[in-house]
Amino acid sequence: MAPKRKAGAASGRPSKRTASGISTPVSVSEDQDFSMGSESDPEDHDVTSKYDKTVEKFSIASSAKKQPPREGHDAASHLFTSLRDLSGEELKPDHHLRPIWLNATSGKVVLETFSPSFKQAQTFLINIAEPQSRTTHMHEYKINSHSLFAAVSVGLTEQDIIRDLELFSKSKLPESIKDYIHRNTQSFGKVRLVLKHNRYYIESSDPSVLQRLLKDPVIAPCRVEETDELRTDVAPKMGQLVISGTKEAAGVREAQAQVARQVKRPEDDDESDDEYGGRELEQDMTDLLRDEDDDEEIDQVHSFEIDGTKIQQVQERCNVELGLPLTEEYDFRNDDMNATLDIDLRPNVQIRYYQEHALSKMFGNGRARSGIIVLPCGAGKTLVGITAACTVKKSAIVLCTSAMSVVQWKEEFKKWSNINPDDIAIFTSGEKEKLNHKAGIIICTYSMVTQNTRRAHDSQLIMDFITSREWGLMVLDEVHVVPAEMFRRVTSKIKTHSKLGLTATLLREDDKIKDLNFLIGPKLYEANWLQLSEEGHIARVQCAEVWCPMTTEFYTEYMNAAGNVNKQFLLSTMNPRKFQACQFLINFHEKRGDKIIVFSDNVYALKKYAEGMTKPYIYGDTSQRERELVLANFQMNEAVSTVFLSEIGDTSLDLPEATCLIQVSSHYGSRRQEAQRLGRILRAKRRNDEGFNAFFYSLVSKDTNEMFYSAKRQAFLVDQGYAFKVITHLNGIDKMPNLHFSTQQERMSLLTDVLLQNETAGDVEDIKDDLFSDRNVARNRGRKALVKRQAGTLSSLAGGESMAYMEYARGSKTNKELAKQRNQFFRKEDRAKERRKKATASMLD
Ligand SMILES: Nc1ncnc2c1ncn2[C@@H]1O[C@H](COP(=O)(O)OP(=O)(O)OP(=O)(O)O)[C@@H](O)[C@H]1O
Repeated sequence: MAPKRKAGAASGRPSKRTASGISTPVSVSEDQDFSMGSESDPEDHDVTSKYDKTVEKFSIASSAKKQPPREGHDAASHLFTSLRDLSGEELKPDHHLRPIWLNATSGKVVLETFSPSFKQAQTFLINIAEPQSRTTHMHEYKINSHSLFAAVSVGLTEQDIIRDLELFSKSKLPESIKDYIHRNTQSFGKVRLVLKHNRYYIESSDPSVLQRLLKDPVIAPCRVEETDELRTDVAPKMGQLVISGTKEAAGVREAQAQVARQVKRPEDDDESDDEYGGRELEQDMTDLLRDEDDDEEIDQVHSFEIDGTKIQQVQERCNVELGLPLTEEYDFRNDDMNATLDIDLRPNVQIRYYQEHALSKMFGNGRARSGIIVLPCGAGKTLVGITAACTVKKSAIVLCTSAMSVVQWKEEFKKWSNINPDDIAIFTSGEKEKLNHKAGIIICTYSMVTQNTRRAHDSQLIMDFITSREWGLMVLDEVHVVPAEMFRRVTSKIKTHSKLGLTATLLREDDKIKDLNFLIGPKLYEANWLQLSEEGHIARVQCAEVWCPMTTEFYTEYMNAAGNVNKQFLLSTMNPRKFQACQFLINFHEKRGDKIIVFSDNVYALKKYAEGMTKPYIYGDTSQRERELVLANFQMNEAVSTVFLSEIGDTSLDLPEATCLIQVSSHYGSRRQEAQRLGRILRAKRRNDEGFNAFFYSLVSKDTNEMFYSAKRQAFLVDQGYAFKVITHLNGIDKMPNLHFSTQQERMSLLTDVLLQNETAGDVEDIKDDLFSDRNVARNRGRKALVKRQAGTLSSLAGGESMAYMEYARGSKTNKELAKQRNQFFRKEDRAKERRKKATASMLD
């Protein structure tokens, strides 16, 4: 079995992943190179070390028993003693039927995927715990206060959670876990943030909670009313589980049938009469699958009004500091104030079961809950957003990261729904459309609505329209890349009843992701990548890390450059053996009929590789026309099977022809970049061909820092169940004709060229990982940098977008001046570009 890789264990000892996804230590001699990455890593998922680390952070109860490793045993086996589970509790007699191991100290839950009740347990766990790792045989989840908040916000009660955990757990649920669940659920769902008649209210059925809030020094000044009295209204009755936008769609029936087919009762082969006997288990499983239709009717609700401009202060105070999260639910079916939008899914639309499932988390009680839905790249987040709009049937605002994305959303709305095209407007720097009817959909870029500077007249009119009215739904696309500060501006300016965040990787290296919890809402659903690929919704991918030994001369220089990160980076990227591996793999996959994308973050390397192999390449400076030409050829010309891309191609590139990725240089340890790059081949057109596999290779120079970063980068994908095969030798490479750098002279000449490069040649391309294409963004973000480069989406490479690469100079005052400066810059570059263009065009002929 190929080893699954990740950074070294926090203990400082190297580790490797087994098929079960549990890390076990390996000896240094067995896996020597892993020791490079063995420094303490906060993201490490090594089971044993993480238990130790989380003891202080996550103390369900200090009384929880913790088993010390037994002498003479490895670090993990004591966790799996025959009669006890991770919590130290005795196993139930029918534990083999129950799929969950629980650790009472850390909140970690290990789920066996081979258990007969795996599917039911997975459905339950996704609601109450954060998935940490989902490999073939074992899943790891973690119960924490956020996940319990999400559970309560999708309608589960403390009793539901405890009962079902008890049901699936191999041992009796420790009291400490019950206490923890009790403590963390009792305050959830107690207070709600409600928008009524364009004004915000804090609402609760328990007036004492509101009185407590009104004594809080942060919240009290946010109240707008003079009187001390609370408002009291009759509480609305909660509805049934219905996704009205989908109820007519054939896909819903299919999805329900599919879910029903998947749900199998655990084998009733254990007739024991104890309290967890087989029959009772079956009964409990049946209960588990019940509709959430037993919501209690609430007689009265109490509320007080708060200042709309201080919403975030109140949210942050309640969610983060008071542990009393504000839930946001929109009773859209009883909203008579806002006009109804005539929109439904087209009758032939088939919603996939996981899309349906995700939406049921949002609309499970007949209201629209705000929160985030996480689906892998290419799994169909757009349709989820559209179905949400069809369900709410009120005006909706969709926020995207680029102008091209805005256009794509508009097209998708027209494709999947029956909306009158006049009821969709787009608002970007290039297009400013108005809504003509009372209700409609407006799609815009984040940058357009968050711009702080003076706007053009037409733009200001639209902005006034957006901010002066109530919206039923706000869809926030790609929530993981948008800075939290931008969300703050969006959510404070636009009054919306519900928010839906969409993303593929709820990952940020800057640790800002937790802000999304109160700015948007809890994570409502996260799909299982491996499961979707097994089902053919996204492509199956073989991932491999190819270890390329450094040539002696390159390694000597690498060691001499200790402390000079850029130089070392360039030497390891330009390692001739890596170049050869890349050449070999391209040759191999082109012969198989694959279409290949080669990624290099470093522009010097990108050009050297691509020009050396006479392949087309695109990076930030490539002109729009040239991009179009290269991509069109890649898609349609059989003679062009490989394209080299810089970091600019990481996201939103929609090239379903691509079936193979090769990564020669990348952005240090970014897990998100790795996942996004993988996303480029997940939507491969050929994914449902029999036996089809896409390929993802990371070329790594052996015994260099690249090995450490590579392991870190893979952590997210390993946690999604992807196995990275390590290839130490490419069979047949030695016999390959025309292999570059096969003579000492060629290698020395390359080395001389690399050493002659100045420091900055070792930089990764300076393109920020946001995708904003409106020029306003640069100004919005301040002018700290003298020159700021900014990427457009790769979809912009396809030609629809006016901007993909811009430069802004500090101190420039007007757009005109900016344009002039850009023009001057580009004029200087023109001649050089013209030469490049001719070379590429002649190559493509
Ligand atoms: N239920 C469905 N039935 C048929 N096709 C679907 C369905 N859902 C999504 N698709 C198709 O899957 C493809 C990917 O969808 P979409 O672009 O929404 O993915 P995504 O999750 O937004 O991906 P990315 O994160 O890469 O942008 C599209 O071609 C879309 O039409």
